[in-house]
Amino acid sequence: MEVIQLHHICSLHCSFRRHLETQKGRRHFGKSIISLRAAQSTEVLKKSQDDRMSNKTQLLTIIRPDDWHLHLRDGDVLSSVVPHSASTFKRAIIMPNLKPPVTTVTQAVAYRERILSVLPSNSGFEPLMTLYLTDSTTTEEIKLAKRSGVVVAVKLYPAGATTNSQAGVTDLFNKCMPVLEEMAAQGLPLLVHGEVADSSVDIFDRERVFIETVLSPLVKLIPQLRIVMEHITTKDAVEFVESSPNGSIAATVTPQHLLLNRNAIFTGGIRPHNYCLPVLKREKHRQALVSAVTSGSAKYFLGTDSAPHERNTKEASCGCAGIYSAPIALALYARVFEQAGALEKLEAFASCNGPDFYRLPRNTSTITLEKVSMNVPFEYSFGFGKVVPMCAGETLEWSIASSSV
Ligand SMILES: NC(=O)N[C@@H](CC(=O)O)C(=O)O
Ligand SMILES: [Zn+2]
Ligand SMILES: [Zn+2]
Repeated sequence: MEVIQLHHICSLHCSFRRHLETQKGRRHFGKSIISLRAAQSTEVLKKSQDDRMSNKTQLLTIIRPDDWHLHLRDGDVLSSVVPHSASTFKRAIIMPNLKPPVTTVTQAVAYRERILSVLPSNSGFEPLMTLYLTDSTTTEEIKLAKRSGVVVAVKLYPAGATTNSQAGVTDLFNKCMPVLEEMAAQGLPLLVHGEVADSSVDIFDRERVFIETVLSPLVKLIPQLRIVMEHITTKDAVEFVESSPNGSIAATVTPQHLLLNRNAIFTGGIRPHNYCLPVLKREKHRQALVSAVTSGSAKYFLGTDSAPHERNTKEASCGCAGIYSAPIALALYARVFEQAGALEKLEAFASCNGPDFYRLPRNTSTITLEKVSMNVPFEYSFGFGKVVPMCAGETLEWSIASSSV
């Protein structure tokens, strides 16, 4: 059996130890082995069967990844979706855009307890909580957040920009500066949904305009504030991140923005399950994102933005924004890195850059992917309704073989 191990030796220099184990012994693997391109699904199925019979399935072992941008919702939805994230990820940054939003430490602590109460037994999954920034968040709440040890970041939703953002910030520079200064002082990062909510700005330009009118001035006013640009979608965002000092601005990138361009919303008809915010962009932007995450830069890390919406609320005259990817996300990221011939960079993106930016330890457990095809269900039937995942009905090249807690 061929095994590709991509363990980081957790040193300052983050050096890789890469081995290919075969039944005959160890040898270094060549690029040809890890850059095999995805074949058509039937071929993949046949290939994986053949490989299994000849005992040559590729295995890829990495440090257990974390999801640095996740929506778990609450109530019935929570208990349905938590196992999907917990089976792949060790930790996740839990988004606070509930109804009502998680605006206080007390609410965040209670929400964390509800998440823990629905974890599968023997799960080592750790929810990392966030506060939802509003015009009336106080500096006292920020101090409490830091002291709690439960809240690790504060999330900015410009009011009206996305799902459940109605209670978000209406005027960052006039309403939130003392709070942002306190966050910088306390070392609490600001996570941003980086789009202006101004309906007069073209929807495809809202990220770029947010960078120009909000982010650029903000980093000049409070350079010590660490910021994560969540779910970046454009070359403009990559250029902004690249131009920032290391450790100050980072970005999460979703599987959909790495694999799909805006044509995917309109292939043969309207595709509501490919609709999320920020909306998918042109191919040149997708390519810039792939180059950024596979470059080896420590500024980018995994954040699925997995966002469950019940099927009927997406297949509607005014469908919700959000794509559900939790159960297949790691396989999708593996596809991105493999197609770019950069599988050896997946581990840093999925498992190292995030904790390093958040100043948290890297995980000590591992997960093993195998090059065995996986059929994505057409939908998940949960107690509260059906959810259609990203790539529903498609076949992916990688699946999860095993993980350690
Ligand atoms: N990404 C989305 O399209 N939707 C997210 C909200 C968000 O992350 O903007 C959701 O909560 O459904
Ligand atoms: Zn968002
Ligand atoms: Zn989100």
